[in-house]
Amino acid sequence: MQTLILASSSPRRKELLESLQLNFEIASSDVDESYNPENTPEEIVMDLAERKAKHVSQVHPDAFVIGSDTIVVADGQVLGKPGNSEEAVDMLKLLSGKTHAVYTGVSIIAPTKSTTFYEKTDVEFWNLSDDDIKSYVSTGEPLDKAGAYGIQGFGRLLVKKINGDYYSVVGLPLSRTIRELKELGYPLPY
Ligand SMILES: Cc1cn([C@H]2C[C@H](O)[C@@H](COP(=O)(O)OP(=O)(O)OP(=O)(O)O)O2)c(=O)[nH]c1=O
Repeated sequence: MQTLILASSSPRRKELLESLQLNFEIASSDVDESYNPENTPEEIVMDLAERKAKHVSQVHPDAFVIGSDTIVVADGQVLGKPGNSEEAVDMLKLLSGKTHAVYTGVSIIAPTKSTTFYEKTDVEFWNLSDDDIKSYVSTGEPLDKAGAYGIQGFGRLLVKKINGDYYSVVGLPLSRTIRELKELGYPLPY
């Protein structure tokens, strides 16, 4: 039996993988999430995803380990998780009425090989009034999410259009991840 480990403390990533009825374990990977600001968004998310997967793989070398990272890029600015409500308001003001890109990097380390890839999804927001932003931030939803919103929650009300993988915005591009797992030799029930 091959062990599958999700190297993440994100409840969303756990729920997404659970939706596929796979047996897996969770190992949180407390890695340094700083990055070189000169790197491209795809380099940033792939590098962080790899760091998270490697951290856990070192302790579990016989397992298949999945690490993932999500950032939002708007007007050339990289947005991670807001530190507080004020930062969340600023991020949402920046996203209002525009299209931004959500990048999710995924790294899968298998016992003898590994792969790293990213997905980019474009998300267009409605024009948001200050009141819209204030009431959304007061739900508390933005604080632990890149770009200060969750498309899977009340944040869906901010979204006018998306182009790309919805699940990648939530934190894990599911179908691509499963295809890559299969490619690496993980025994899937489907
Ligand atoms: C844009 C967006 C992000 N997010 C979340 C996904 C990620 O959990 C989070 C971005 O932070 P990450 O640093 O990618 O992940 P994390 O710190 O939550 O978990 P870990 O590093 O342990 O894997 O933002 C949503 O849940 N919905 C959204 O619509």
